[in-house]
Amino acid sequence: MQSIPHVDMRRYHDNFDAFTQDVGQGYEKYGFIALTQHGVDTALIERALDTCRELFALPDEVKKQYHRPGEGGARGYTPFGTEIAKDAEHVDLKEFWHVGREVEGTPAYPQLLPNVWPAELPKFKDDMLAIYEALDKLGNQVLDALAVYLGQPKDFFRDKVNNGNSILRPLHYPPIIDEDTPSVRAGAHEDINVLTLLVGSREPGLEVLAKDGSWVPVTIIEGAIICNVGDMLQRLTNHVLPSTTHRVVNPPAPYNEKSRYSIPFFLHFNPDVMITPLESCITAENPQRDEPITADDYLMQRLREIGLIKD
Ligand SMILES: O=C(O)CCC(=O)C(=O)O
Ligand SMILES: [Fe+2]
Repeated sequence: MQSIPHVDMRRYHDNFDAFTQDVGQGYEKYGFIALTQHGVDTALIERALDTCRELFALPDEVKKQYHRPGEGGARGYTPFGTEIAKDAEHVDLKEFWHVGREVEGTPAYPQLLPNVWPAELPKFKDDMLAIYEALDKLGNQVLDALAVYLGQPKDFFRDKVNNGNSILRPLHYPPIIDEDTPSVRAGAHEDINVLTLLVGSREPGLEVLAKDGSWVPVTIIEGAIICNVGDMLQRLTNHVLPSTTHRVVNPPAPYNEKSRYSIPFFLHFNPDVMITPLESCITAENPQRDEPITADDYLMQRLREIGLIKD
């Protein structure tokens, strides 16, 4: 594995069948693809990244006012040193802000909590909601292709994610002050959700675990959006599509003195969707791996494991 396959998003419109194969085969092999020609405005992405720099540059006392510990980090700010990768010994070297689906009126599900916005940076709301919407739309198009690849109707996922508790997570990895730290920027983990779309980082560090056990740096052409399979899609497809382990390593000097910023979008199922392995993915060679579970129960179980919910 050299790096992850690139898929041209224009084929969604021009040659959907070919697009379906590109996406499905890329995921079956690697669990990760990079989307090019995706139609998400570069200026929008750049603006969002610049706004994130301004957000995380706010004083710690200001940011901490927006921390909601009782909500499992579901909305607002989560300070440096909170999240820990499943089964890891040391916390990650990152701080982040969670933006959820913006709902007018009564939400379809109680999990769709109101967003938390920083009064000190009014443009944050508009910039984050614009990128949230663009990535949600793009993710739905990738799911259209996956549905067909998996032998389902093209719109199979649409009504299963339309009110999902999908989360945009602007992330900041500060400069590494203690070079001997046992922590890494993001410890090896799999994403919990259905699909992750990742915009950003201008700085290196993201690596994926190849099937031969080696760590492969993710190198993509500029402007491409990384899109990977999460655990919920792995469960639904009876592990035919793998949720690939990845991490963000601490860079060597002098890059360790620089911050790193990225913005993943975690696309989720609606909370009451039952994640039952698809019949088309169960065979004699690949018998059913997991029991059915609702998206919300599964999420709660996993948030406990990564330290965002304490009980
Ligand atoms: O910052 C990155 O490039 C990846 C972040 C990530 O994997 C995550 O937050 O789940
Ligand atoms: Fe991740």
